[in-house]
Formats: sequence, C-alpha cells, structure tokens
Amino acid sequence: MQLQRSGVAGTTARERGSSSRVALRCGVNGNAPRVVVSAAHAAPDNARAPGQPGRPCVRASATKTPYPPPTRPLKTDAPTDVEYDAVIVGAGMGGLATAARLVAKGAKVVVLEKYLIPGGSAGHFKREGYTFDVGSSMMFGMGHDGTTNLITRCLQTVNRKLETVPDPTQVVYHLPKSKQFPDGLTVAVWRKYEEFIAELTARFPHEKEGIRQFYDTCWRIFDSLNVLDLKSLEEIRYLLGEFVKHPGACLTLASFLPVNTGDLARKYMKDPELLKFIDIECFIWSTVVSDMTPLINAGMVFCDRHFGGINYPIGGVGRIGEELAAGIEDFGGHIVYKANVKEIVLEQQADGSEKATAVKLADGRVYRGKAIISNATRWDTFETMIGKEKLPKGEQLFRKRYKKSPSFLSCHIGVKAEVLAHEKDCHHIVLEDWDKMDQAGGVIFVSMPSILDPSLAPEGRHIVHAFTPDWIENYQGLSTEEYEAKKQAAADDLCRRLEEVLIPGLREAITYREVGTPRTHRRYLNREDGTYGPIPSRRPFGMLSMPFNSTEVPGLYCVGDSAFPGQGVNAVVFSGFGCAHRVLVDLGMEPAWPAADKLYGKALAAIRDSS
Ligand SMILES: NC(=O)c1ccc[n+]([C@@H]2O[C@H](COP(=O)([O-])OP(=O)(O)OC[C@H]3O[C@@H](n4cnc5c(N)ncnc54)[C@H](O)[C@@H]3O)[C@@H](O)[C@H]2O)c1
Ligand SMILES: CC(C)=CCC/C(C)=C/C=C/C(C)=C/C=C/C(C)=C/C=C/C=C(C)/C=C/C=C(C)/C=C/C=C(\C)CCC=C(C)C
Repeated sequence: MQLQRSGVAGTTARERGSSSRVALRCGVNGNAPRVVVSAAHAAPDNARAPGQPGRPCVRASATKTPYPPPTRPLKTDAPTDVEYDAVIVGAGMGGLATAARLVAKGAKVVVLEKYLIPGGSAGHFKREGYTFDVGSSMMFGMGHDGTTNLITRCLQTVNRKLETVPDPTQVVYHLPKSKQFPDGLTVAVWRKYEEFIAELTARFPHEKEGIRQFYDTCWRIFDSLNVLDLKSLEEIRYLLGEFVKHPGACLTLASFLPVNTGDLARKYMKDPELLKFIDIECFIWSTVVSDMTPLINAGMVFCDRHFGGINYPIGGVGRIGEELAAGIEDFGGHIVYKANVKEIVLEQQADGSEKATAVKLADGRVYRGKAIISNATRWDTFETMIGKEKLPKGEQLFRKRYKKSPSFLSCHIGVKAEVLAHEKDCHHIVLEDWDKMDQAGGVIFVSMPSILDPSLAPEGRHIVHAFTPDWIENYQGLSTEEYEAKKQAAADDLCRRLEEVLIPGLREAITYREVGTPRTHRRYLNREDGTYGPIPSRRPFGMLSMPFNSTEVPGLYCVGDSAFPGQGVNAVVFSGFGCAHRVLVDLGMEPAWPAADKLYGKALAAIRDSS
C-alpha cells in the first residue's frame, strides 16, 4: 500500500521533515555552516525515539545482539547423486536471494560457495573483538513499507527478520573548497526528505526550484516502483498483470527506462557546482557520474534513504547473509562452503545446441541441475567457468558496452572511542579535488557502523572503515615485501587525509588496522580484478542496455551485479527476485504463457542489441 502524501509533493507522511524547524549550525570541523533541524539535532542521542525528527535513539537498544550468530556448523557437503531444480554458484546476496525465493516455492536447491561465509561482499569478519563489514555498511531496502524493501522481504520469504537501527543521515559530504564555497561544501543527506532539501537549498538558494523538481521527479519513479510486486521483467504474463494492476506506475517507469540521471539534472539545474554535487550523489554508489547512471536506479537510491529504507542490521551487515542462509536450510535447501566451482558443464542436446546441465568443483565433485545460476561476475562466469572460445554474441556485446569498475583499497580500523566522541553520522564522503573524483584514491568513503551499533566494537572502541577506489594493476608484479609496503603506504596516506578533513587525532587513536587491496577482493570474493561490478564504457541507454537473468546459454542464468539493475545489495536482491521468478516459470513451477514469452524475450533482446 502506498503511504499517504501530506501536502509536500514527493514525500511520504512518515519520513517527511518540517522545514519550519530548520536552523543553521557549524559543519564538522567548523566547515561551511550546515543546516539541521534545530533543537532536536543538538539534543543527546537518547532524547528521541527512532523515526522521530533528528537523530535516532540507538545506543541504549543497540548494546546487545538480539539474534546470536547461527551456531550450526557450516556444511561442506550435499548429495551429488540427485538432480537439483537449481544449482547456484556463489552465496553472495544475489545467490542467496534467488535461493530463498526458490526454496520457498518448494524447489530443490543447492548453493555452492567457494569461501567460508555467506553474503559475499556483504559478509562480515571478526578480529580482536571487532566485527568488520567486508563492504560498505550502508544498507538500502531494509525498511518496513512498500515493495522496494527487498532485503526485509527476502528475509521474510524464509521466515527470518533482523533488528535494525535507522541511520540518521544517509551520508555527510565533505566536498572541495571553491570560490563559491571557500571553506568547502558540506552537505548532510538527512533521513527526512524536507530537511535534506532545505540543507541543499541553503547551499544553492538560486537553484531552489530546480532542486525540488529534480528530486521530486525521483520520487515519481520511486513511488511507481514501490507499488509493484517486483519480479522478473522478462516474463510477459507477470509484466502485463502489473500493467493492468498499476498502469500509471508501469507507464511512468517505462518512460524513464532509457533515461540517465544527468539528463534530468541538467533539465532542472544550471549551477556547475550543483551539477557536480549530483555527480557525486551518483558516484558514491554507481562509481560513475550522473550521465552514466540510469535514472531509475537513482530514483531508488535518492528516495529509499528518505522513505525509511536505510537501516543498519544489529550485529553487522553479515547478519543478513547468515539469517538468509539459515532460513534457506530450514526450507530444505543446501549451502555448501569451500565449494570452488571450476566449470559450468555444457551438454549437447538432440538439436545440436548446448545446454548448461551441471557444475564441476575443483575437487572433482559434480552437481547436476535443471537450472544453473551464477552469482559470479559475467567475466568469471563466461570466461573462466565456460571458456572464452564459447563467448555468446550477447556477451561480446556486453563486453563492448560495460567494463570492470575499479576495486577498492580498504582500511578496517579499530580506534579509541574518544576520537569519535562527537561523531553522530555513520557515513561520510571526503573529496578534496573535483578533478580527482573518478580517479583511484580520489573519493574516500568512510563508515563508522559502531556509532549505530556499539556491539560491533569492544568497550571503549569504535570502528572506522575507510575505502577508496583503486585498480588491481597498482598491486601486481610486486614481491611480497613490496606489496606489503605499498598497501601500508596507501593506507597511511588515507589515514593522513582523513585526519586532516574528518577525524582529528585519528592516527594516534588507532588500535587495530587491517588493509585490503583489489588483490584481496579478488582472492576472497572471486571477482575478476576484484571489480565492484560492471560500469558502462559509454553513455548507456538508461537501464535498457543491462542484461536480465536468462542468458544465451540454455539452462544458464546470471544473478548479482552483472545482471539488471546492477550494483548494490538491494539491487542484487532484486535481481535474485527476478532470477528465481524466471527460473520457476521455466521449470513449470509458476504459471506462464510460453509462446508469448518467447516472442517477448526476442523483442527484449532486439531492444538491448540495438540500444
Ligand atoms: N552497502 C552496500 O550497498 C553494499 C555492501 C556490500 C556489497 N554491496 C554490493 O553487492 C554487490 C555484489 O553482490 P553479488 O551478490 O552480485 O556478488 P558477491 O561478489 O557479493 O558474491 C558472490 C559470491 O560468489 C562466490 N563465488 C564466486 N565465484 C565462485 C565460484 N567459482 N565458486 C563458488 N563460489 C563463487 C563468492 O565467493 C561470493 O561469495 C556489489 O555490486 C556491491 O554493490 C553493496
Ligand atoms: C518493457 C519493460 C522491460 C518494462 C516496462 C516498465 C516497467 C514495469 C519497468 C519496471 C522497472 C523496474 C521494476 C525496475 C527496478 C529497478 C530496481 C529495483 C532498481 C534498484 C536499484 C538499486 C540500486 C541501484 C542500489 C544501489 C546501492 C548501492 C550501490 C549502494 C552502495 C553504497 C555504497 C558503496 C556505500 C557508500 C558508502 C559511504 C558513503 C561511506
């Protein structure tokens, strides 16, 4: 059910802020003044309940971990003498979401994971009393209303739930000094839409109308998505059903499918610095600027944060994967760890075509399935597990249109709590020079999740997770000593910059530091070059260039950030919802119109090929 609007276009009643309460105060480190809700924001943490204006009351409720990590031992085996409905390669969030939706419909499923934990890049690891999130700690899709809260809904699919803490801000930007902003541009993206709009408008008063029109258009997209029963867009019976139930929403989305965010931004705004701000609003999650970012994705991100979707799971981001994995097993699914899939087996069919029918592990075990689903990147799936010589035409086209995004240099840091004594916001972005935005080491991403959930760090300590885009080439061809020295030097530099802009006294306060490079990401996540995912190599045709779940290899499906709609946990969970639906239809476990489906599939491929 859509929430009632109350007077302010494009906002929900629940998360809408009141601009009448807006006042000015100094930004972090005394930078440009920052507009915040007056008394409410200045009050101590526990002064308000979550969901009320200002910062949430998190500390008191967050000192315990309400759902203890699963105690059941990780399994390294599952029967090989059966044919599964689906064999899934990888227990990242894309693979787990697909498995959850499939087992809930009674499908026989095995998930094969190379590593030791579920969740992939959204997993977590423990060191010296700290629980560190592998990737970013900013979780969209964890709200309670609408249909886009896909993580919450995915957990519900297998009867699981997690206690969460609302993030008071999505992020605080600390952007370069300029003529217009001699002290730097500081903008906080408040949970309440009106508060964020007021803050941005205070920075760019001459763009008041444009700012409103731009973000309100994003709400049109979000509100349209948020009523649909989100499933596979490559299944015609379902899609027509949604058009009949929600014609306005579907037509709105169809009209925005080919549009990129930069197009909309320039339609409404002129100030070059504001347009750069929109670029970084996109860059921090898509790793490309607004011209390369599909508008529908921006609609999701720019509104879910105000709709109540960004919430931190108590106990760490990895709790999501742990609960999903436990739920999948409760429903009879198998998850096999230390299962390194080396080959997707193709078998010749009577008509001469080849079909994916099984996978082979490094240790020789073979798992057979009616559907083979890969949660690995498209590069790893087609070039490593099938073979470059068999690259289908559509995959060749994909490689022309998309390239690998950079990976990250990550510092997982434990600090003395005093150094963050006045910090209230979990996520920050630091950029000192606009020209360096899309360069390695340019943007620093910082999350301090123990501010939201103190159970993540030992008493008297906090976590600082700082990361910045980096390329694997920078760490190759080095001796062990050179590699170690290079990564420590890069981490030292990151900490020095953070100390200058965001956390005075940081280096003195460090009690633990672990550094990961693109090589680490490649090794532990099995992602070619440690990439964060595909990014367009030229201006995309909005969302229409991105492939859905089925592939040109019969029996083989892709899920995760190499499939529509791309990067992001909520995005890959959506791709899991779509993948499971497509597979259920193909296995005859969901009603379908096969003939119409075939024609529609061809039309979609033609649109993609020509876009
Ligand atoms: N805050 C955030 O928004 C956030 C945080 C973390 C991750 N992410 C997103 O998650 C996305 C990735 O999710 P995903 O599900 O697509 O992938 P993933 O990389 O997270 O998971 C893939 C899993 O497959 C496994 N795997 C790969 N090859 C294998 C093989 N040959 N055999 C067995 N297992 C294999 C890996 O070990 C990994 O666990 C990224 O795009 C990123 O945006 C976002
Ligand atoms: C014909 C056809 C096909 C159609 C028709 C029409 C229609 C109906 C349409 C529809 C559509 C749809 C449904 C779509 C959907 C979409 C979606 C769901 C999307 C989603 C998205 C999401 C996203 C993108 C997300 C993302 C996120 C991310 C990436 C995040 C990240 C983060 C980070 C990195 C962090 C940062 C940090 C700091 C700041 C520290």
